[in-house]
Amino acid sequence: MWRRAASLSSLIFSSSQPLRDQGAYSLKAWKFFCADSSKGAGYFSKEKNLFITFVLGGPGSGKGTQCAKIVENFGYTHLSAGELLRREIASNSEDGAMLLDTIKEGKIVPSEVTVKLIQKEMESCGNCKFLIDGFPRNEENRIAFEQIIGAEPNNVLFFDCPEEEMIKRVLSRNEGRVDDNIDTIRKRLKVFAASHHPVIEHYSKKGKLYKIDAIGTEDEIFERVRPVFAACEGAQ
Ligand SMILES: Nc1ncnc2c1ncn2[C@@H]1O[C@H](COP(=O)(O)OP(=O)(O)O)[C@@H](O)[C@H]1O
Ligand SMILES: Nc1ccn([C@H]2C[C@H](O)[C@@H](COP(=O)(O)OP(=O)(O)O)O2)c(=O)n1
Ligand SMILES: [Mg+2]
Repeated sequence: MWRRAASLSSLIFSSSQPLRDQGAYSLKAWKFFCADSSKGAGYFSKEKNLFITFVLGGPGSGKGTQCAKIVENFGYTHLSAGELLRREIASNSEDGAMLLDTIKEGKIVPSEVTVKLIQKEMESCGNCKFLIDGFPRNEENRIAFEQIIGAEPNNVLFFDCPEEEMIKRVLSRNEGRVDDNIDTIRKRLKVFAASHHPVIEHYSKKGKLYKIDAIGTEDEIFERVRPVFAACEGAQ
């Protein structure tokens, strides 16, 4: 465990906190909770019962791609904030038109809407290990999560990718998304540049941030991600 922590130090942004403090306690509590299926509603608001990783990075930085690999290798439940919003739009909900307009304009949806969708998924999920992808995108998102869910992430991954590469990837994503066009991506990159630093800084100061170089093949990048999760498994 301690040897692993040392080898991970290069991934951590100005972190002085030992890896043990970044999740081992919560993971122990998670094992206890998962063995005790009699716990009632609202369990998710008790931070010690959850193991949460936020997955951050600009549009096209590879968050979704790497989350799929983490799920496959480490058994997490993947909650993509963008995907939950797209599902909400597709379900013809009351908020649908506002959400679609916000996403087309490359802006961030009001935090309460997004956090409520995440909350619903967390409440209905039997697993306690969550990857929350594309969230929090700004300080408002971060604070709303803490207030509504009553929990903080154990770890935060940040995929660091140059803008030109993000543009190239988004424009060749080919998933039929309304925001995968050059106008929207330029707006999204401006919003990203203006809003992600305080969030990253916040988690960096708490020693929870792992900055991952997002350039390389998908497999090469996963080899940079793997030690973060392998260390958590090792702590069990
Ligand atoms: N390392 C990589 N190199 C090249 N293309 C990639 C890489 N990782 C992901 N992609 C592709 O780039 C696009 C954006 O990836 P995605 O995982 O959807 O990013 P995000 O969720 O951060 O927007 C997808 O088409 C994906 O297949
Ligand atoms: N926390 C979030 C996450 C996504 N959204 C909205 C705005 C984003 O541009 C879209 C798409 O998000 P998504 O995470 O799927 O996008 P990328 O995978 O980064 O390309 O959803 C949001 O408003 N708030
Ligand atoms: Mg994505």
